[in-house]
Amino acid sequence: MPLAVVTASHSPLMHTVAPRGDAQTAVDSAFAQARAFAAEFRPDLVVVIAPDHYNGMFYDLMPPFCVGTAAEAVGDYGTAQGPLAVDREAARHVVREVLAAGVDLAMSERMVVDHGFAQPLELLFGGIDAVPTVPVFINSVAVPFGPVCRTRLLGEALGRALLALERRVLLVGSGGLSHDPPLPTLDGAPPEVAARLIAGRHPTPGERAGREARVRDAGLAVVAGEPGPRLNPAWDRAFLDLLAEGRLKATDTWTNAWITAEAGNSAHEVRTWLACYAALAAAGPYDMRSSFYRPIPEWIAGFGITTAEPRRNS
Ligand SMILES: O=C(O)CCC(=O)/C=C/C=C(\O)C(=O)O
Ligand SMILES: [Fe+2]
Repeated sequence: MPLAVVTASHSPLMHTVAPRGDAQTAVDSAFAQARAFAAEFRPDLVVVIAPDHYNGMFYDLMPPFCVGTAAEAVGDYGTAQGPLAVDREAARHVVREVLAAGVDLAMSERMVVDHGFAQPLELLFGGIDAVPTVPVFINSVAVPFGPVCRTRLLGEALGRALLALERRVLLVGSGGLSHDPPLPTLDGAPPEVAARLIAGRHPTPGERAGREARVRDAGLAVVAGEPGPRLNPAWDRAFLDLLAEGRLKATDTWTNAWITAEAGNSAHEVRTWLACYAALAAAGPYDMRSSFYRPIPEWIAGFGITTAEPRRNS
C-alpha cells in the first residue's frame, strides 16, 4: 500500500502578523493545493513528524526522537488544545519496528505537543483530532543534536515500518526552512529561563501570553521596517532541489554547525522533511508533485510546502 508526503513550514506568526504583498494569498493557495493532494490520497493514517518548542519536551529528559502512543496539544498560538486522535496500535508498531531496525527512539504514553504538530493537522485536515495519527517528535531546537544522517536513517526505518502496515499512510513533515525566530537557549540563559527550558510544564496563561507576545513582537518589528533575522533563500532552494531529486544521502555530510551558520538556529526543523522523504524513498523512487517557496521575513521564515508520492509507472 502506498505512502505519500506533505511537508510544510509552520509559523507562530501565520495568523497574527500580516506579511507584505501577496505572500498570505500565495501561502493559502499552496496549502489549498496540499489539502487537495491529501484528500485525493485518502490516507487512513497520518504520521506527523514535527519538533517541539519547550512545550512538551524539556531538558529534564530531552529525547532526539519520540513517538507518541497518546498525545495532547497545549493549544499555543491560536491552535486547538486537547487530545490528538492517536492510532495507538500503529504507534506501538512504529516504535517496535524502528527500534528493531536499530534506530533508538523514545516512546511516550503522554506526549505533549505544540503548534509544530497542531498547525499542519488543522491546516490540512481541519482539526487536531480529525484523522488517525501517529505523532513523531524530532528534536530540532534543543541543542545538542545528533548527526543529520541519524534522521535520514530514522526516516528509512519509519518508512519500512509503515509499508508493513499495508495502509494508506500520509507522512506530514512540519517546520523549517531557513529561520531563526526568538527562542531561548540553555547556554547562558538566566536562571528563570533555564528553569523554564529544563521543566517549564504548565505555564500560567500570563506566562504563555508573554512568550507568544515576544515572538509576535519580533514579527511586528519586521513589519515596521526593522531588518529581522536573516533568511537564506539560496539554502532553502538547494534543499528543495535535493529533496526533489532524491539526493537525500547528500545531507549525510552536513554538520549541525553548518546548518545553523547557513540557515539559522531553527533551520534544524528541516530534519522533519528529511525524515518524511527518507520514509517515502523506502517505498522506491518518488516524484515531488508540488513545491512552493517564499521567503517571508514578517513570519521570520523561509516558507515552503511540498507534496510527493511514489513514481507512477509510465
Ligand atoms: O519562547 C519560547 O520558549 C517559545 C517561542 C516559540 O514557540 C517560537 C516558535 C517558533 C517557531 O515554531 C518557528 O518559527 O518555527
Ligand atoms: Fe518551529
